Amino acid sequence: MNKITIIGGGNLGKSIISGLGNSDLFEAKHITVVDKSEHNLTEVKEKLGVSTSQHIIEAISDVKWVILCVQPRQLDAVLEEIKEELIADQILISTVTGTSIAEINEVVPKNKVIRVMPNTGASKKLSMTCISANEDVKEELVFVQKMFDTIGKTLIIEERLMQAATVLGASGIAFFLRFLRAMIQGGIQMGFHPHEAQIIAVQTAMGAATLVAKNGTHPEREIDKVTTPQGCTIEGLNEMEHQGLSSSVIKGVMASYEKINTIK
Ligand SMILES: NC(=O)C1=CN([C@@H]2O[C@H](COP(=O)(O)OP(=O)(O)OC[C@H]3O[C@@H](n4cnc5c(N)ncnc54)[C@H](O)[C@@H]3O)[C@@H](O)[C@H]2O)C=CC1
Ligand SMILES: O=C(O)[C@@H]1CCC=N1
Repeated sequence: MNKITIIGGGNLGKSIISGLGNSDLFEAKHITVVDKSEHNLTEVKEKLGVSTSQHIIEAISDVKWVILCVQPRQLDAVLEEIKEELIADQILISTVTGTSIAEINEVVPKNKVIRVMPNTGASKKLSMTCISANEDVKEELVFVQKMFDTIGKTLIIEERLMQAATVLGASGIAFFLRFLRAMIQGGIQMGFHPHEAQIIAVQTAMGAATLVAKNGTHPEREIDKVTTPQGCTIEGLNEMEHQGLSSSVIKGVMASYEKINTIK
């Protein structure tokens, strides 16, 4: 019987739980969410049918897997609270941005730690989850990958790339959504009602991503199929580039990357 406890039922915690709660690996009743916020606990209990607790020690006592899903500045307090209670074969799965496996192992040296970087797409089983672990964590890594495979796509990466994975895959949700919002705003200016503009822009974004995902092509190849010579698409694309679209996206990604290296 697989049992898992998630410490932190906030934005990401809820997304992971709603994906995992419907998977074959865990029954909802064997997932426990710990949070300081009663509001969060009531929400996950009512919506997702998982067990909840405000007491970390009690909640981790008989589980093999513990997901750490708190903000970086909240992690030290959580590790301090659990370090004497953890037994050696309990596995920590950390989603915490900017904190390395070695830093966690400094506080809890007996426990294996696997770092994961999912995104909020997890709630719709569309997460992109990058995973890394030390060389000696093989069997557990297989299970954790299987766990996150149930809520989207996974990729095992070197830990040195975890910050980049966070920017591209986790913050990336926000970056794509800001572009989507701009498309919707453009649609409204051309005359659509906001809800119509949203339907069109969202479906078009899904079409664009799916073309690249299913065809395995480079985006520019799919762009070529849309751009009629002297047509309206190339006019729009070139104006976006004159205004710095690619440059501003790359600069934004790099600003995010610079920031992430200062977090903690
Ligand atoms: N939100 C996102 O899209 C992503 C977040 N992350 C990372 O995941 C972690 C969690 O992020 P969010 O869910 O966005 O944060 P959040 O602030 O929404 O959730 C954190 C939760 O932890 C709870 N908490 C804090 N200290 C606690 C304690 N001592 N005991 C019990 N509960 C406690 C808080 O009440 C809160 O509900 C962060 O490290 C973040 O950087 C990673 C990828 C994506
Ligand atoms: O904004 C943040 O710092 C976290 C990491 C990725 C998503 N949220």
